[in-house]
Amino acid sequence: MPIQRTARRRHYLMCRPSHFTVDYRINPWMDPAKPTDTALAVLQWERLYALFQELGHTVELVEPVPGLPDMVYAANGATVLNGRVLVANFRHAERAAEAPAYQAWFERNGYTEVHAARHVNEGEGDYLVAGDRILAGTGFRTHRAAHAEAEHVLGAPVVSLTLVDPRFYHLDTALAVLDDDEIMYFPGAFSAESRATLRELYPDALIATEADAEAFGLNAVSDGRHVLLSQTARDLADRLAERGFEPIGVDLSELFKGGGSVKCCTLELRHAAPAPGGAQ
Ligand SMILES: NC(=[NH2+])NCCC[C@H](N)C(=O)O
Repeated sequence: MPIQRTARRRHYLMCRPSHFTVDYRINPWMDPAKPTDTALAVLQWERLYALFQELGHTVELVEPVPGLPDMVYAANGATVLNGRVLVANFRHAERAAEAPAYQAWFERNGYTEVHAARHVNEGEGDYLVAGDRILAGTGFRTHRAAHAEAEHVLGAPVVSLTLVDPRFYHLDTALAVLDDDEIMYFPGAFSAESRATLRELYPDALIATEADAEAFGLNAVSDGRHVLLSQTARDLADRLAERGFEPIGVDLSELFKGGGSVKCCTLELRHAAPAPGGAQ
């Protein structure tokens, strides 16, 4: 009998892909010569947006900015833990203007601890909160030196992991947090040293196949019970079900053309614990 999983209500930030297209190439999945269909991207994204709400989660929206086609990948905008916000500082000039747009959203929405980052970091693309720790990627986007800044600003210990395969340029394309102490990942995306670290920290992790990793199955969002992931990652969905999770396949084929899927579109807002007796 698989374990009974319980979902925890989440609070997310998303950005409608109203201006989505692929007109530059900053990862191997992007091909500006290949046509994109913005209306279809919006339709597929709307389904994901509705799904989160059907599952009882709250989703906030940040206004998409014309000329920033990658802004739909909201996970990259910041990392939020205990109400503290570490804003992204993008590696590529094409995305640089997204950082102030995300920063402004947090400032307008009552976040009092909003930090502009000194070091290059791409938000939850490379920082995944797993229980009390932050798993932090480096190698392609987020600089190694940024990890200490994240630890300091967000107030949680960071475990640095090195990515080595350009197809998996952000940590969230190679690893997903399923629950506070449970993860799934594709070992081939990591350096030998980082593979050893992951084996030691998570001996029971779900190991994904290369095919499912390539289908962006690891770019998934879990609420502790439901796992939303690319519908083409079939084997991964079966393995999740065996472990008592409820996999929910999502079709984001248009956003795949920019090099992202479910997790890339979803930034988790982790609030500070409410004051005793205070309202949440
Ligand atoms: N969290 C993610 N992995 N986001 C995907 C970002 C995709 C975007 N085109 C980039 O290369 O920056």
